[in-house]
Amino acid sequence: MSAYHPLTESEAIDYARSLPDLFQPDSELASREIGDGNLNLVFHISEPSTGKSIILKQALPYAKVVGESWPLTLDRARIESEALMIQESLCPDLVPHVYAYEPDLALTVMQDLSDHIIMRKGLIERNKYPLFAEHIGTFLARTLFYTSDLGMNQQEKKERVKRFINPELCKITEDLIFDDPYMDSPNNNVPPAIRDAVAAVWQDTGLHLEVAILREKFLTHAQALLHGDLHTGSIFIKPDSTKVIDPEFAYYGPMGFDIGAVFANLLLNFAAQEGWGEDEASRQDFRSYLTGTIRDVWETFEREFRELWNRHSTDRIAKTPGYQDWYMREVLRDTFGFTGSKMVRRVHGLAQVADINQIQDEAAKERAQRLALAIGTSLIQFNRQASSIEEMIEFAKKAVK
Ligand SMILES: Nc1ncnc2c1ncn2[C@@H]1O[C@H](COP(=O)(O)OP(=O)(O)O)[C@@H](O)[C@H]1O
Ligand SMILES: CSC[C@H]1O[C@H](OP(=O)(O)O)[C@H](O)[C@@H]1O
Repeated sequence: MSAYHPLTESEAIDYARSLPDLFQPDSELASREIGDGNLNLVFHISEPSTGKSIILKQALPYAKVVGESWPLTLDRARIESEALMIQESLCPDLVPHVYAYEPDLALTVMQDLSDHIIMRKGLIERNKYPLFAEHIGTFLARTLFYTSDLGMNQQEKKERVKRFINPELCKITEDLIFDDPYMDSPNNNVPPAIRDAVAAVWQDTGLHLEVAILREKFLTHAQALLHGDLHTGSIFIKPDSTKVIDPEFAYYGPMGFDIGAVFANLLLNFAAQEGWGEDEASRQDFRSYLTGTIRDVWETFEREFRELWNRHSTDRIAKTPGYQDWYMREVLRDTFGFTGSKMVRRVHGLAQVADINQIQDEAAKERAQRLALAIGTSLIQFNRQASSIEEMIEFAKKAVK
């Protein structure tokens, strides 16, 4: 099966059979296409007689959410499989294992994580995950430190930057996060009930200045190898395990973009509580869990990143007193700005979030959308003044009052 074409469920079985050492020869295999994301096909292949299973993820030559009118490079499958392998080398328990990558079919063969749940769904069900903060804080500290100029040979890093030039996927982000939400673009899906608040975003030139500065960082600051799309739909979770999936947007960019993606999606769920709690006390309880998680993620990230720096950095000039504190403060500030940008795009941009959109009560949904927009825009406005993660939590709490 050499020439590229999108696989059918039965062709996915034929391909799985051709893989060495995974399934018994001639045993029965079952195949289901389970992709629910915006871009790719995902086949679940199982062998009922042994209980073994794998995932085949295949890139389509266009964006599935829009259709063939939006062509998209198949090279993103290479980016995704290489990023997963680098992440596994740095955080073995926190990503799925990649068994194989088939460039001709733009196909990645990986560990089946069906015993986990997509975190966005888990949060909508109002599950709490006490180990998540430690797991994702560690993932962020290790992947961002060891792929940056602080944690790897600076010449090898430049080679890495070359392999992860990801122009088409970055362009999606540049348009959908840093441009469309700030104008009346045909790509937006503006909820009619909040058109007044969205129009205010389109007219706010002070906000646009901050977005322009953040976009410039996204375009030019090749600080570390990012996951590039680290929302709660890209995280599989169960009480004792966290696995990050779907790094096809990986590229060298500013660290705060990945950290901000995690915080934005926790805060979108925070806003969505308007439509999910049975009463005010339970809403408040879940919101405290979410803001506590933001605090714990940042504290884990910062502590582990500083430890790695102190233990492993061989760079003389990076040891200059004051430099580490300056660096961490800049990462925090970027995190505020990117958290805000990633919230705003999910309220009235092309691709939105189930946390808010699945709210049945229209008045509650509108309150959630307005809240998300208010928190997101305040974080963008404030980003260059931020000095502590507590300020982010305060913005969220104040917006509810
Ligand atoms: N390793 C995996 N194990 C089990 N299910 C998976 C795995 N990877 C993806 N999936 C399923 O496929 C869906 C889409 O995968 P994702 O990588 O997010 O695709 P896309 O890039 O199209 O967004 C996930 O929400 C999940 O349900
Ligand atoms: C036209 S792509 C829109 C949106 O979808 C991606 O998410 P995912 O692959 O997880 O579904 C990414 O967030 C893009 O911005």
